[in-house]
Amino acid sequence: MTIIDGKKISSDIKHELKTSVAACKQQVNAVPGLTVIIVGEDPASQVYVRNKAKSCKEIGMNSEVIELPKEITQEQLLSRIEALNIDPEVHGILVQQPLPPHIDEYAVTMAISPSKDVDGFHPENVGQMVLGNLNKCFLSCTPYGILELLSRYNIETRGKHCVVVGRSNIVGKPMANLMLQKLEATNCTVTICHSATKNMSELTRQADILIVAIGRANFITKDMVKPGAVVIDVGMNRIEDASRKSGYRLVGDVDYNPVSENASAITPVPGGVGPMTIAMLLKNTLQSFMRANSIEAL
Ligand SMILES: Nc1nc(=O)c2c([nH]1)NC[C@@H]1CN(c3ccc(C(=O)N[C@@H](CCC(=O)O)C(=O)O)cc3)C=[N+]21
Repeated sequence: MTIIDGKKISSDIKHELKTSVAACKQQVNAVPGLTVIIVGEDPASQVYVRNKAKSCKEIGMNSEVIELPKEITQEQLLSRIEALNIDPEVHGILVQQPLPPHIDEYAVTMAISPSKDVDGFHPENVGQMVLGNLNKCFLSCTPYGILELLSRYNIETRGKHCVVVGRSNIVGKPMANLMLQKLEATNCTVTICHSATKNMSELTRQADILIVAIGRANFITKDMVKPGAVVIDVGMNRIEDASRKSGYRLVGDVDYNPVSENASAITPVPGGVGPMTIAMLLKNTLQSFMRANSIEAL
């Protein structure tokens, strides 16, 4: 059984990116810049945002965090985004979700220039991804990170049955779409399961590759997993744990210990998919910079 070490792979990718950023600097005397906007004071979001900024600095990219009060109007937020859209030093714009209820997430997604949408959430990027024009879009960071894990662990995917559990716009839908594309780490037969799926375990048990992103702690139990399956856990659930200083611990959507007895490979939480999301965000920001500066290759 292989434990898929997302932390290690993300660190490898960050080292590669650091070299690329230095090469960019040599060529055009500038470095990529990522701006993250966070609205309000959700402590979990603040942790992610700080991690993103720290990772940027590690690889020599510029990063700016804009903290806005939760009372900000949608109009004010959109005008901040418009200013970033035309700022030549900003190559990536990320507005941390979730947003307060009075702000329409769709309006915010639409406001970000597709050429700086390093989350890959804008319909132009989603559409190009669906069409398979992967050189014309930004891939959503979590699915992109999962492709990287499958590829760097040399996991055979061609012709395999991939079952995706979850249909969110940011993970389930793009993930399923990518897995059926004609790529090295994809080319699967794909099934998508969700809350209205009947007899879900009958379907998950057929999976050679099982990717789970539903946000329910320990939802996937051992009996739902075929012996030998590759299990990718996108879940990030905080559950109470009085023995921890923080009072909580992070668990995935997969009941890790029992399921790992069936799996041939599995991602842990933490240390699996999460760190890859950040690595691919940085990779997208570098990509944006290279397109803006007409750098073909490094
Ligand atoms: N516009 C937008 N884009 C996002 O990409 C986005 C977002 N909003 N809102 C929140 C989610 C969540 N997300 C994570 C990224 C990394 C870890 C990560 O690095 N996790 C570590 C552990 C972190 C911990 O210990 O809390 C791990 O799994 O090992 C987790 C979660 C990005 N998100």
